[in-house]
Amino acid sequence: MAGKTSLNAPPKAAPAPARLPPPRPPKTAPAPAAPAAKAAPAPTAKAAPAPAAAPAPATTPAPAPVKDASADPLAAFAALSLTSKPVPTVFPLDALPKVDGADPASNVLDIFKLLITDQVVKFTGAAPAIVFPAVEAPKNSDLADFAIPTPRLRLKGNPAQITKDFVAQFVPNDFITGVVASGPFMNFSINKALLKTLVLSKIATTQEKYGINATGTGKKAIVEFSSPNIAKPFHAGHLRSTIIGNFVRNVLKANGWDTTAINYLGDWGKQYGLLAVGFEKFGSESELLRDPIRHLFDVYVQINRAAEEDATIHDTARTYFKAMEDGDAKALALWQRFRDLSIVKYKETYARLGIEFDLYSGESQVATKDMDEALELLKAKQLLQEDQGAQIVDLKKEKLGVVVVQKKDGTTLYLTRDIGAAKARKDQLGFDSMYYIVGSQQDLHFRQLFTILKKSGHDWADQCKHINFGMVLGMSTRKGTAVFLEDMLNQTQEQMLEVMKKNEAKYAQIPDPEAVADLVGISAIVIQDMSARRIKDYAFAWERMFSFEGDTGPYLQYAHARLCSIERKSGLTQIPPALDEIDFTLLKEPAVASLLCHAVSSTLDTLYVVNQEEPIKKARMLLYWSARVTLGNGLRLIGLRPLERM
Ligand SMILES: NC(=[NH2+])NCCC[C@H](N)C(=O)O
Repeated sequence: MAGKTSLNAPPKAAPAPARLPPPRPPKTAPAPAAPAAKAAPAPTAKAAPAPAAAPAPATTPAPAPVKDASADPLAAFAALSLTSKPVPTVFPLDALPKVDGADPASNVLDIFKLLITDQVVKFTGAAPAIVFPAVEAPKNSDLADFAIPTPRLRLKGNPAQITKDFVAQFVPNDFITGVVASGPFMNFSINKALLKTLVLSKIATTQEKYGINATGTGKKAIVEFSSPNIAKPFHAGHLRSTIIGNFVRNVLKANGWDTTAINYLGDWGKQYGLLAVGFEKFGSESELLRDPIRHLFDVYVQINRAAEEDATIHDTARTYFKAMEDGDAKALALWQRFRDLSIVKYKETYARLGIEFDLYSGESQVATKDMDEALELLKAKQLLQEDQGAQIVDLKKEKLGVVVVQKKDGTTLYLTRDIGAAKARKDQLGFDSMYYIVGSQQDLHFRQLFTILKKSGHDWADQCKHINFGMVLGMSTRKGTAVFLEDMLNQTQEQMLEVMKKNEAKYAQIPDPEAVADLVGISAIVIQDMSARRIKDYAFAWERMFSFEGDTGPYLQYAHARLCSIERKSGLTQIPPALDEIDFTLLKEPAVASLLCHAVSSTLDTLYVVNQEEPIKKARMLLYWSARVTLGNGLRLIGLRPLERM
């Protein structure tokens, strides 16, 4: 399977990392604080309306810049500066206001937002922490590039009037070219040509790190996901947990968090007593070694069937589980083998998805000591009550019912184990946030868990979050046999292969169609899942998710592969081309600005690289290479491996 795949782990390192040349003031140096220092605009042919970025006179406060809707800020800018090759200087980030959550060093847009914040803060006296989050990208980008709904600044006075007054004294700069008042909205326009240049330069210098930031540095998160049950089917809920959980972990990592991914297996409880009894009756050592997950499931099905006829089997199972809970070495040895062998197999399958856990934990791993301590704590807080020999906690006041935390035979429950596990994770691993990625069927369970933790006096209960999701409907395949993740992936791969074979000519060119089908098939599943609203149920649609049209996995992978092919055919020896060889003014077509995934194919059809003159070739190659890196980074964040050929 691995062999000839054209996996594209991190983007290929450029032969020579591009470096920004030293600042070249004043022509290109952004001078937001001193707008007058800017080069004078070259007169344009149709010079009627003043270009939005017209410099303010040096001394008198700037008049309200009149933003003429017909003035193309791009054209105005092209005539204004950056007319020759120079790459804009790195912006002096120190000059920007410091705001929590803003990371201008990683996010070019934050530079623009902070420059807006700066002026608004200076004029209104509102705190940067209030202003910055109020700078939003409006839904309709025709009206503004950024907007602030003035009421969000929580100022005394009439918002519309404040807006007007602000606009009247606003000073445009290289970045923020203008502002107009629209009722209580400040509508800002920004220098899009500069944005484009900065973004491309940023991508070229950060490559596979483009898009990440450091806002989570020094913080630690635990992400618990997938968490299937040994000897039971890996159902669609586990698949969603796996996909969403992996994404949550990746996003946290990309934001600088230190993460620990935990797979909390369902590997404890009376059913493992039943499984052990079943294995004595129906088990096969060789089958267990060959395919533990499947064999244990078969045994489990058989013993459940047998127990329907013979109820004493349940008593035997209960006794067996009690022996496990009491630490009986013999009872535990068998269970330990089931667990170990299953984990080996799980790891193989997760590897196919490109997922690795830092920790295989599970209900079995929760120490008796931790649960006892948790019960003691509840008792000390007078939250524990006895009910027919069982220990219960009354959560009726919280509208969460009454929950059993210890059965009358002294054994624990799912909830008890979660209470003990949470405390142990806090003590042993530590975290600032802990995420449980589990379907919304368990909403009540997690509310009960967090409430009990809180009532026990753990202030960190608020750091625990349940990320829930809806169900996947109708995931059964044509064969209807997908019980395990492995089956699901195999059948997806098979069907993807069939889709690919329909295009014979292309199929013949793919070096390792099976590996490609596996990766594209997985992309199809993951993207379908990601396109659905998280808390909503969605229907699994084989046909649609394999389509090469619309926002599907195959479509995204195809876009990536096409961009890779441009690089191969470009004839350029250095990719990305060195930044100081790029003439950014050559990237002026509207298609450049719209180059996001949707537009990849249409842009590729209009802006060629092959057979172009060298400067155009280089500028466009930088553009396409940047699109490829960005798309690849995005796919990796989602948990996919971008393909170079398909
Ligand atoms: N800490 C937790 N309870 N995590 C969720 C575990 C999910 C459980 N194994 C199930 O399949 O339903």
